[in-house]
Amino acid sequence: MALSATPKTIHIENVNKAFPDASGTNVHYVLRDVNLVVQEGEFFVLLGPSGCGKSTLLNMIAGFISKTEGRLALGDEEINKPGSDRAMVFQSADASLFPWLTVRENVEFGLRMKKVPKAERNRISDEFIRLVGLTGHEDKFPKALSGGMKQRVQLARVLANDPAILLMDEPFGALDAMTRRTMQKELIRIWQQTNKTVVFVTHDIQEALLLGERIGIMSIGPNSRISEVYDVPLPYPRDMADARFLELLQAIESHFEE
Ligand SMILES: Nc1ncnc2c1ncn2[C@@H]1O[C@H](COP(=O)(O)OP(=O)(O)OP(=O)(O)O)[C@@H](O)[C@H]1O
Repeated sequence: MALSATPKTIHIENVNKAFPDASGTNVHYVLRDVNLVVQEGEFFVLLGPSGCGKSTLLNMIAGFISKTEGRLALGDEEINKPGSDRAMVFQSADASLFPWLTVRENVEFGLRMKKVPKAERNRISDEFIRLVGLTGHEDKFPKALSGGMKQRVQLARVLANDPAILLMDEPFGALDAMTRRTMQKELIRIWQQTNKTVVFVTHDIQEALLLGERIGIMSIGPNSRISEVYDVPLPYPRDMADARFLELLQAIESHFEE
């Protein structure tokens, strides 16, 4: 991976995030002194225990919520609002898909908003429906799809809008174990074919090791930060029985032992 900064390199420098406490009179710092650079095209995993602030950090990169202090930028551009260069993939496909639209209509939704002509919309939706393995299901409604298929639709819809950066918030967290494994493999294939930057949030160490080129370990909150970044120099698809995989698993597990 080239380490030169590009207009889509994500820069997070000394970023803090505080929320008001329940009384509303004080603030508590969820994130404190977070530093990270994610290169264009990289698959980066943010791994941490529940409540440490992973989603908060992802939402700040998305521009959905503001930082309290620090610098957050894409290349030279400060991040202070959402942009078409970033797209979020959520855990709940049900919450993100329109139940009254078919698979194709869901995938084409953003393109329709941008007034892309119908023939071009169809060409793009064909391409991404094929990429996520849903050819033949174009005219189905979300209620007729399994959880894994709905996540594929969500992914196809996001990819159809061609963002440079995919922000994925535990996207497979609600799937059964077998579907989850399939989706992990599929995501790697799709990432390799599209060259997107992926920032993927999980609290599952194995998932982090199956997916990430690098894994950022977030410390337990409050005042959570990225306490260590691991390189995972293993080829895809990753083999969970590989001695180097197990070595990294143990090393990362040690961060979360009491
Ligand atoms: N709008 C908000 N107002 C006040 N506190 C908030 C707000 N959003 C998040 N928090 C708090 O920030 C902390 C981090 O939440 P966040 O959802 O980012 O964690 P997470 O690591 O993604 O957790 P999980 O893995 O359980 O989804 C939590 O203590 C949460 O209660």
